[in-house]
Amino acid sequence: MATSSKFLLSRNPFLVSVLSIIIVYLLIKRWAKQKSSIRYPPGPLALPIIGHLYLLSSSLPKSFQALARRYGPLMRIHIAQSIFIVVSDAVVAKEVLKVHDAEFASRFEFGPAQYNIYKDAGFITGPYGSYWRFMKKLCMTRLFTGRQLDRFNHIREEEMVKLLKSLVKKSREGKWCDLSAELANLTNNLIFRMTMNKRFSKDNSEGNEMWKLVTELMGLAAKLGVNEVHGLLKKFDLFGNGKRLREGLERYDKLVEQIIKDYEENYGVDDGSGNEDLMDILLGIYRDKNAGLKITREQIKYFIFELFAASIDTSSAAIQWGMAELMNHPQVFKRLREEIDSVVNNKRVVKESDVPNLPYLKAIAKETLRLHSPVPIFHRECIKDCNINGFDLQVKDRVLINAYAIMRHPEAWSDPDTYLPERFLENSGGNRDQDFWFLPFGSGRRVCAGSLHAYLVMHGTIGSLVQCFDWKTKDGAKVDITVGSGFSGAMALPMECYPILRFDPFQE
Ligand code: HEM
Repeated sequence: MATSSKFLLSRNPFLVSVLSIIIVYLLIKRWAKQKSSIRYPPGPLALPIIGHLYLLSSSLPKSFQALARRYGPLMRIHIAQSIFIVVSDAVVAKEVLKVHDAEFASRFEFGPAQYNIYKDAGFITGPYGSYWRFMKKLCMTRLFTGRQLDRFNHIREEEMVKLLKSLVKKSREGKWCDLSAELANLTNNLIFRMTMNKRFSKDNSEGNEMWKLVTELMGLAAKLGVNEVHGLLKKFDLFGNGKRLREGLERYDKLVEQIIKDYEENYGVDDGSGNEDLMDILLGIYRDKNAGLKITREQIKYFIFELFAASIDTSSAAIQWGMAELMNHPQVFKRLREEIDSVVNNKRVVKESDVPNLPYLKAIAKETLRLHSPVPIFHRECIKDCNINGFDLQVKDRVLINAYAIMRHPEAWSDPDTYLPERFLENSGGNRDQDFWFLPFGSGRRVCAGSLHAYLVMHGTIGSLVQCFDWKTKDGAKVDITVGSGFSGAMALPMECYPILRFDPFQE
């Protein structure tokens, strides 16, 4: 029978064509039926080619917030050739980040993979999988635990002393400072020393070179990311940014390879510090034949790159925003200083161990992150079809969580755009860490691995800067709190101001 139908088909091209058409027709019908039964999240009318670009301003978090008021907490936005699903309230965020955490445990690749010499070695930017699971466990059980961060306490204290000494000097000379640059220098030194303390020199030349490279490469990647979003330009390296990105990564690779070689040559030599840094831990795993997973040299290098990218600008931006709001709200500044004075009484600089007794300082850190999260939007990828808030999300859907809109949502926050640290005090029902209305560090499996460190640095730095100095902007006006463009949560302009010495902790 099979032989006779084969014979029939091979002798009858007309029959073959008719059958093919019927099969294709049935397949299209089935696909169309499936498609029409999918319930997509709502969104505005998308124009050909540009999609919703005509509705977006230079600040994406703000534009999405405005659109969500019309289209709801789960909406579909077309930016040129790319489609994003945007989440804008805590109820939906909880569904994505908690109820369906496993389905959204991945991140979509955002930007120019074809120029990345470390392609497929990503952890923060990498997909959900065995490497990510291994590294996340390492972060949460060794690299950034409270115990490990305690071991780095002396680093934070030493770097704080350096910052304060430089500001005391400026103040005595009547000079202004670029506080943004001072803070970025602080957070860069901190992360460099946590990662590679053995390579730290007085001027941190390697750390500065690394940070400069990472900043330059992030900028290039962001520009290329825009091409990616526009889709049509993706294949062309019109302005040579792709080439520059690859060359920059190669320079970074050389630098970090030399550092790794030096670590390997000095393996087992006691440097007297008594403490392992993160590079020691990573190379220990690299050497360990029995480690749960074999990590590669490329993965270590890219992990350090990503760590610099994730931690330096975010932490410094958070402190900068905190200082800006304090300078613009003298009554909050005064209340914080009184709290600090009542605990340390100007006998010494405020320390991390004082923080449990400084609830207002903690509330200030949270309120700063609520209004000015350095990561106002974070992204995930759907890895399994699922239903969210009555709508269908499919594999490969790109999801953006608009933390900016969530943390300013009037349903959860009274007077949402006003800086009001009091709302986070315990007696105001202020502990909202388990609350999906407060998401500066994300939530779920991909939650930020460095939030503990970020809070330690925020508390220590803001506390000391308020205790030791009065602050005045260079032009005597209020601090300009305009936000950078695109996805950025950083301040658009550098903070140039005068530190006016009030308590000199170094005076004998
Ligand atoms: C104020 C400072 C910081 C803010 C606002 C911030 C915010 C975030 C956010 C929103 C995410 C994405 C979370 C999610 O998808 O649910 C993230 C991821 C991450 N952050 Fe931070 N971060 C900060 C500082 C740091 C620091 C200091 C470090 C390291 C020392 C760090 C390491 C990471 C890592 C490793 C991830 C990726 C986690 C993963 O994919 O599993 N962050 N951060």
